[in-house]
Amino acid sequence: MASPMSSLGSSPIPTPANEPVRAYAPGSPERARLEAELDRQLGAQIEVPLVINGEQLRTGTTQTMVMPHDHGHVTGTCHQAGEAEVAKALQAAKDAAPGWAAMPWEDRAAIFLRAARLLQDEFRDRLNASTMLGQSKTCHQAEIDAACELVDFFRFNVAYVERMYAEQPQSPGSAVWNRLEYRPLDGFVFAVTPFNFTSIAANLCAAPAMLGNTVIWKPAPTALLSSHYLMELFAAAGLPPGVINFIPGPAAQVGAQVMGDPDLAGVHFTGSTATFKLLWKQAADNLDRYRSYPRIVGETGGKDFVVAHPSADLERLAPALLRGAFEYQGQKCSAASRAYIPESLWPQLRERLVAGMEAMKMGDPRDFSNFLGAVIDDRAYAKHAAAIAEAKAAVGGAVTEILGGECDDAKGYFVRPTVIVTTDPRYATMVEELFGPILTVFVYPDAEFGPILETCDQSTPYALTGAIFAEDRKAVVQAVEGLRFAAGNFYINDKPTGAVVGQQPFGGSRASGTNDKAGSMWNLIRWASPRTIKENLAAPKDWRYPFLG
Ligand SMILES: NC(=O)c1ccc[n+]([C@@H]2O[C@H](COP(=O)([O-])OP(=O)(O)OC[C@H]3O[C@@H](n4cnc5c(N)ncnc54)[C@H](O)[C@@H]3O)[C@@H](O)[C@H]2O)c1
Ligand SMILES: N[C@@H](CCC=O)C(=O)O
Repeated sequence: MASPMSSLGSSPIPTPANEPVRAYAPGSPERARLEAELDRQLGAQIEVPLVINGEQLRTGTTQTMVMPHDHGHVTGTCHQAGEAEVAKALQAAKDAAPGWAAMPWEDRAAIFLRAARLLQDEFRDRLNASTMLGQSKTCHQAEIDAACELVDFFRFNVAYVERMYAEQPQSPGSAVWNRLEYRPLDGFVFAVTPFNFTSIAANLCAAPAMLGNTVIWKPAPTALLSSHYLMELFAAAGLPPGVINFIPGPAAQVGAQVMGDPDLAGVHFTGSTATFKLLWKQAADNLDRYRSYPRIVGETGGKDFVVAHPSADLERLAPALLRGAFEYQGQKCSAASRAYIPESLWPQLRERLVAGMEAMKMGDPRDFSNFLGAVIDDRAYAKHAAAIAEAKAAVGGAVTEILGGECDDAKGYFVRPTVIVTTDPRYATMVEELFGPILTVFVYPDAEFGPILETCDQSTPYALTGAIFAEDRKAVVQAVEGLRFAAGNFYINDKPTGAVVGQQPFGGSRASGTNDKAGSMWNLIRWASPRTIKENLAAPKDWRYPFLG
């Protein structure tokens, strides 16, 4: 496939394939290696520096890093950027831009393919362990995120960029040669990243960088351990200084300074809807200062649903709800958090949910028999505990019963898997995002499948993920049609989580984001500013039209 700016001829990118998920079975060598790395990081007391223009910087103003499942255990400290460091990072991104943009595509691609390869090998345990300790993921949840999804993001995105670059206009006849030059944006990109996926944090920086952009990265304050190892991975892969500048710091202050810079050319965000709207408003307020219109790409909150039809297969519905709602403590933007269940299925489903929830062990992810860890921090814990307390107070009113519901923050921020059963399809936890292990169920009369699809579509502002469970194909068709705009990722007889790069491009619309589909060409297109070049190989020598005689 042809590539622009090539100094090496035309060399196809190696064909990507999804990274196999390791099992970490008891006694396996991979488990022993991961356990050793967990022990190493636990005793390390790391000091995380800023990284600006490839140089580590320590400001002396630090944030303490703790583990959600053992908040008394400090894993280290992280230096915080102030105004001067943000200014320095902005300058570094601008200074590095021309050299990075001029680097031949094959060489940029090779850096990210090298990052993928390093992550498959020596960096895998480092990233998995830091994600387990810092973000309280089990080994499986860390593996599918920090290792597999990130390897996939690197390898598939490089292949998508190659396809995108190959997309060229026609040049009919022999007199013209038309070309599209895929320039980077005219300025830097601001990557603002969430706590819940290490792979998303890396990809929000790497995707614009692949296209030749330089990046300012503000990481989440609750994912600093893994963010630090990501910076080490980028450096080990040979990313030149200044391409990704790492500036942890106070969000509002760092955000306002970066958003006010005239050279801001793009925002690559994943996080809450509220923060994204704030960034968008800041962009609007600064519009007259900017040299160009910044590309604003954001994947945000959700109120992801499962609708079951009376024909649904209970054997598959129950595990889908248990895993879809409670894996990683419900802290996936895709997690099922509301379910519409026909009354004929509810008694049996309830039994299965109770059995599953009670069997789910919760605790420190270093104990590999745990299915769940803790929620991310005290704020999240307080929010979930308050929602459960309110629901308990509503029993006998809009709430019929609560399954689970125990909370305990003595050692870690632990919230047991909880199901709230409501008689009101617009009850608070049916419509508002909680981002925790809380599923709200509305039980509907079997005959009201049509109206329930409408309620599902209309009752929240979000449209991220959703699922229909039905064996009756007509019901599937009805749901696919009726819920067309209710979810950007729609699942038939499957849980609404677990999108795989290269298979289910991810993103939602309405209040859930700009739906630019992470891990696909659609996202990458946002980071290029194409220039059309027409070359006339036989320009006319006479200005007169032939018909003028
Ligand atoms: N749609 C998706 O693909 C997707 C994926 C993951 C997470 N999410 C969403 O993310 C949210 C959870 O993540 P979170 O708690 O990290 O979200 P958050 O909005 O609290 O934080 C996200 C990032 O924004 C930063 N931030 C906060 N205020 C800011 C400001 N004023 N200026 C600049 N930056 C600011 C934070 O420090 C963090 O780096 C949930 O709503 C979840 O649905 C969505
Ligand atoms: N891509 C992930 C969700 C990412 C958001 O947190 C999934 O499909 O479960």
